[in-house]
Amino acid sequence: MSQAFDYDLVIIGAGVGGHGAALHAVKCGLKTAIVEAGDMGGTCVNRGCIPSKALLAASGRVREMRDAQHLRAMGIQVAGVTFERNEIANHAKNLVDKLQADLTNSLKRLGVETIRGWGKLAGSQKLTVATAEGERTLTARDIILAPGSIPFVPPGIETDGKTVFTSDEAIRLDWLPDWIAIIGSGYIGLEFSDVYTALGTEVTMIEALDRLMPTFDPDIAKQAERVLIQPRDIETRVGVIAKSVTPGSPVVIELADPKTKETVDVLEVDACLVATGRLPATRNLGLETVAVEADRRGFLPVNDQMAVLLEGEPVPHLWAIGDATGKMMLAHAASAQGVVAVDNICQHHRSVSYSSIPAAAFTHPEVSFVGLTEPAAQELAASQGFKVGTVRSYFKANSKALAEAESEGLAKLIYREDTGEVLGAHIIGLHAADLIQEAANAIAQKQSVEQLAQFVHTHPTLSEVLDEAYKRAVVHH
Ligand SMILES: Cc1cc2nc3c(=O)[nH]c(=O)nc-3n(C[C@H](O)[C@H](O)[C@H](O)COP(=O)(O)OP(=O)(O)OC[C@H]3O[C@@H](n4cnc5c(N)ncnc54)[C@H](O)[C@@H]3O)c2cc1C
Ligand SMILES: NC(=O)c1ccc[n+]([C@@H]2O[C@H](COP(=O)([O-])OP(=O)(O)OC[C@H]3O[C@@H](n4cnc5c(N)ncnc54)[C@H](O)[C@@H]3O)[C@@H](O)[C@H]2O)c1
Repeated sequence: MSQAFDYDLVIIGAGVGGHGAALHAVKCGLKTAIVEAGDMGGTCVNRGCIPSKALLAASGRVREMRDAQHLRAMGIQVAGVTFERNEIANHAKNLVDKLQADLTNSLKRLGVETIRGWGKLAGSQKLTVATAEGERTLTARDIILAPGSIPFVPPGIETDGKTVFTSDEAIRLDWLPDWIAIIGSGYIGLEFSDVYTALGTEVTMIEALDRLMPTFDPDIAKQAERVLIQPRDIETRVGVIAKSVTPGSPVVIELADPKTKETVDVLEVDACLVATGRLPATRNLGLETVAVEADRRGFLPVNDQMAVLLEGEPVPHLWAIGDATGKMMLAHAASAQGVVAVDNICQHHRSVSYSSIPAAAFTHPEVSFVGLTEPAAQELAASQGFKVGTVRSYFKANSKALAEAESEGLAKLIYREDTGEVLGAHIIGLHAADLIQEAANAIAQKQSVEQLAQFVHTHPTLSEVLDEAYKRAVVHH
């Protein structure tokens, strides 16, 4: 421990990113404190990953048990499936309480000091915390900023938290409207449309860009639309923006052309979920005391070692991780960044490699990917002078998926034709979120389709969908 500072490391923000960094800092022998103004565990534990997955798990069961045709195919009949909305909401809340307590205790057990209050930089290696007992000034050899993000509500949209709300409120499942408009077809829009339709709510999905799920690989987005949207009670409005949303009963939504801003339609619905992305929580962080400026959208500029940048150069002893860096707004990315920041603080020099960090939407069935989409791979290939290979394999040819009577879905593998190196993998189908890990590890280790095709996969398992894709790639290679 250094003598000149109160702490070796102070982390602002006890979300998944800050927590991951704190645990690693202890392993590294750093005297560490973490500063949190809101709920311990941040977005993921309290308003994000964890409660949304609990809602998806419960509502997914309802969907499955109400799917008479699917059950009949396996010789099962279930009559009169009912559910209690508030009990489903409680399942999510109880899980949040448990994980929040586990996270808080893990910090205590490891000797990380938790300081409750708003943290702000106060110059180099110095910060203040506005605690309930007054302002504290702390010095630290290194500081990690992990303030996370908050929902983005576009101008013209008014929220009241009851009829027009963001995921912060949707996660509580306070009520089930008959008809809800969901603005945005990204992760939150998709996952909540899965929850709502399973529980009997009609959905209108509004997407500003000219196709649904614009960040997914185009083939996967097409298949996702076929499986997750078309057969369900979901109407889609693509290529229009919600110009204004007025809360009330009904909620009034003015839809407009994104270019001309002219109104093209007016919807009257019972509720509206605004799922149009998230903004970095980087205001009032004291950045000016170290002359650092957030970018135009408020994200903290960082390099791959997670050092904060000032005019392109690392600011000594100042690091930033998680959603506030805008690299990949995912919980596991935030904690991976935290571990890399701490490693660099401890002189174990490392960088984050984003190309092997997977992502998933936990719909039924799930959608997952890692690495490049096909258009992005083609762009890279054109600039570097190699050819891109792609292959698909299908769940309907997989024995385990057939046994489960859930054989919709496909895996798409993208690789370099010259070296066989995997550049991207995209899966939609049963347990896609778990299946993607194998491809993520393959990308991290720069493995080729030839090497991967030699690994033996358990039979019969869903993992054979990727096995089949590797083997097809070798034939085509
Ligand atoms: C509905 C929803 C579902 C999601 N599902 C998934 C999922 O399934 N998988 C996944 O990987 N990701 C998911 N995410 C994204 C995930 O929640 C975030 O990527 C993750 O929480 C980012 O972690 P973080 O540590 O950067 O920030 P946060 O979790 O936002 O934590 C930041 C913390 O810092 C605190 N803070 C901010 N400023 C200060 C300050 N000045 N002083 C003191 N404290 C401060 C905040 O109160 C907050 O607690 C989901 C998000 C949402 C909204
Ligand atoms: N399973 C997961 O990992 C998971 C789940 C939920 C959230 N998250 C994270 O949370 C973040 C936020 O999720 P999100 O779904 O809000 O954002 P997103 O960026 O994934 O999707 C937002 C969508 O809204 C559209 N949009 C924006 N403004 C619009 C407007 N005015 N009218 C109509 N459409 C508009 C965008 O084109 C985009 O398709 C994501 O970046 C994601 O990383 C992850």
